[in-house]
Amino acid sequence: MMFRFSLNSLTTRIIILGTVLLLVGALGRVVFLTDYLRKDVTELTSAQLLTIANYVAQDVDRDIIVRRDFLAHVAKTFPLALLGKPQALQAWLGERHDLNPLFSRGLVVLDTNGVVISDYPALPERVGSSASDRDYFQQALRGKAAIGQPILGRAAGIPVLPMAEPLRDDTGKVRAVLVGISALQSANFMEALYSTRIGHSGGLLLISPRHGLFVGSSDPGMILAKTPPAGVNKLHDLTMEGFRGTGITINAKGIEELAATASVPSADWVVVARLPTTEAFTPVARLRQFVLRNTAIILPIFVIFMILMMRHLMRPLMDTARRADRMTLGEIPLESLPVVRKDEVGHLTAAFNRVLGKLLESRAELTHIAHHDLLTGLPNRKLLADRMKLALARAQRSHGKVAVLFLDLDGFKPINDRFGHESGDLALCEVTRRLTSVIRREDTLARVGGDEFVILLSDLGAAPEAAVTSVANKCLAVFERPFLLPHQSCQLATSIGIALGDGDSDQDRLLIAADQAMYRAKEAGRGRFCWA
Ligand SMILES: Nc1nc2c(ncn2[C@@H]2O[C@H](COP(=O)(O)OP(=O)(O)OP(=O)(O)O)[C@@H](O)[C@H]2O)c(=O)[nH]1
Repeated sequence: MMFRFSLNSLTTRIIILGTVLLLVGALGRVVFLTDYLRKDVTELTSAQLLTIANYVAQDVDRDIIVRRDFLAHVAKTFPLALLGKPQALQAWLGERHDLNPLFSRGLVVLDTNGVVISDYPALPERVGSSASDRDYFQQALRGKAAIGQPILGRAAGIPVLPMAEPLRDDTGKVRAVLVGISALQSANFMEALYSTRIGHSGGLLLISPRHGLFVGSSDPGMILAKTPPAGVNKLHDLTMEGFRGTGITINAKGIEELAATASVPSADWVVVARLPTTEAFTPVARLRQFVLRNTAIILPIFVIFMILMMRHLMRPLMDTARRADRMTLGEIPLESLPVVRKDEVGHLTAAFNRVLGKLLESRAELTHIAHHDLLTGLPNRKLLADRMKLALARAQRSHGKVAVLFLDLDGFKPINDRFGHESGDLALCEVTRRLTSVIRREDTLARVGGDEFVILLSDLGAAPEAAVTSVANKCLAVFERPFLLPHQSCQLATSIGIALGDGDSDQDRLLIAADQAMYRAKEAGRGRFCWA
């Protein structure tokens, strides 16, 4: 059975339905799985980013606190008497710095006008320069320790973080300001910020919301750059307003990213850990590709499998339909089909066989009705003609004889008239029973008219006249006994015309001859037989 594409075919429809279901299932899996995994990956990655942000924030905080405490300790032990002795002051600073070199760009002492009076290590043109405009100086002059705005250092031209501590006399008056300067990208400062990697395209940012600056970044080009203005990056805006946590946002470059923020309390800074979603959701994209690629591979295999399976399942059905077609065209006889399987097709075939059985029964019944007399059940004129044809053919082969006895009842009409039609019917049935008893099984008794019967005697051997005469006499004899009808009994007789023929005889002529002989018997006085 070849597969032909036709929308009217059950096979095609089932294959289309299966294919659509497979595609819908695959797309559903892609959509729901992607959504589900995106949420999962978002949660997991956000948690990881938050952990990294917290870790880096703590590292930065620790570095700031260590430097702040060191500066406070140095300030506490600062000998004010050295303020007028620059060289001795520089040596004193050098001892402290060498002992604990936390500030990579050194220690500096400013007078109350903000002018550098000593530094260690000594940098060209640092002594004598003024820092009076710097926020850390202003704040230290007011008596408070300060973490200044990260700036591009005047001396070396690199990004630095200045931290200041007021130097007071016994009365508490600020006499000078001690400043520690750290290069933002020095080896022992904020190491976690620069050594931590987040995927291939992610990174870390250290922001000073107060100054609107990037203090540190995995991308060195961003250090000391201004943070984006409000409205560009929603999560950044929230972070600047104090939000700490995780979120998904579009950054200033238009890239969607997952981000987590953590505070650096000592400096009032924020660490941001971020990862573009294209990288974070790589497993999701790969899974989606995997499902789609798999579907593309499975689909043709599925269609081929469905075609083969449907061919296998539908074969008995198609065979049944084909054989039924041939039966209706008359190419093969009407007969039961084999029930191959015990499935729906087998059920249908069995049902078809039952319908066919009924049809054959009805046909046999119709054939019987068409060839028999309804009242007596005897062969009618049509079946008699068939039997005569066969008998004559046989006679021709065997050079034998056939005889036709044409019987017409005598005095039948009065029975009808006197006792009614039903009694007449009963009499006809009784005549049939009695005539049947006098002929051989292979002979034929037919009813050819109201009260007319024909007996066909075939395969008559030697002396056929004697045999026929014997039968005719027996026929006359069966009428000698009265016919018992309901509440009545009556007498009947018959007149018989006999025609004898052989293989060359014409069957119609034989019948006519017998019929005419029967009339002669009637004319001769009834209740007798005459030869044609
Ligand atoms: N009850 C019954 N009567 C039938 C049937 N067929 C025909 N007849 C009747 O049979 C009768 C036949 O007519 P006739 O042959 O003239 O009757 P008959 O009295 O035998 O006359 P003869 O042959 O001259 O002796 C008619 O009255 C028909 O109505 C039948 O099936 N049943």
